[in-house]
Amino acid sequence: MQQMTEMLPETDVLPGPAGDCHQDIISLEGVTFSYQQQRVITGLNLSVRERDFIGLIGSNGAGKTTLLKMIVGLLRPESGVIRLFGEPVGQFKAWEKIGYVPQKNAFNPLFPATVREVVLSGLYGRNKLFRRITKSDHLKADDALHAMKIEDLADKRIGQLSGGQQQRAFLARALINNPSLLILDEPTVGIDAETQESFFHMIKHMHQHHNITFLMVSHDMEMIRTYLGLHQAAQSGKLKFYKKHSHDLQNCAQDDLTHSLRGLRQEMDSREEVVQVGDRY
Ligand SMILES: Nc1ncnc2c1ncn2[C@@H]1O[C@H](COP(=O)(O)OP(=O)(O)OP(=O)(O)O)[C@@H](O)[C@H]1O
Repeated sequence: MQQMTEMLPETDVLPGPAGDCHQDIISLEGVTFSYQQQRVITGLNLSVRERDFIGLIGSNGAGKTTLLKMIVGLLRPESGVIRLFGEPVGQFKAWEKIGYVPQKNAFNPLFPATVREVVLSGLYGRNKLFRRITKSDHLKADDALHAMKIEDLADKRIGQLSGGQQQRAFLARALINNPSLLILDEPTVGIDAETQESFFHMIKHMHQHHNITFLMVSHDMEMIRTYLGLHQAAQSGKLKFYKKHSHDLQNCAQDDLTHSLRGLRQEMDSREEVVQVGDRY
């Protein structure tokens, strides 16, 4: 495969198209971060617009997870500003707008949570750990489970699922709040090639047909470039950014287009290609 560094422009900014009416979902201005004496990210500028799909690639230790942790407010930059949906991350409260799928975790088969409980936990948010689960919560979980075609696994222990099924459960958990932004941290590590392809097919569909912005860390350059069709790369230090805007939904006049879990569920149901992909799990 061609060396990616040869292709990357000397910039660390990902501007939106001229005249783009879509809002900034994530913006970083001059963000620098160090662990003790080790500088990991230096003066990073980044603009992720509504309906962008950003692929983030970098060698081990490049700072990918550190960047995601800063974006979701778990780490504070040494300098610079991070905004989510236009608000400084320290003041941001609408966390339900953001779905997060972590790196694959190997669950002990005896881990006590069921798939439904894992999916419902996506509703709890940062300050609502002990909220009562209502009937409407269960309906949202039903929609998320159905959209990911794992409703038949709802009562199984998460640790007893295959890697691909677990990833679907985590995607359902991330989707239960109807997020505007999905952040995926190497979502297919340790998953076989066929299941990876199904997973990417599903998120590609979600990006093309629904108003969801993606930021995804991946090691899979082939998937990023050929399959997802990301391009217009930029680079900052060892971090490399690939990008695509969702053209299906580019017309701003269509901004009221269905953006709901139920809409996604219906759309998934009506598309044979996606049904076939689901059947492969
Ligand atoms: N909590 C920590 N304390 C000190 N150094 C850390 C800490 N977490 C990460 N680092 C260091 O910061 C650098 C970036 O780490 P990070 O986890 O962000 O990289 P990454 O690009 O996600 O790597 P990988 O592909 O291996 O997951 C590495 O050199 C790592 O050793």
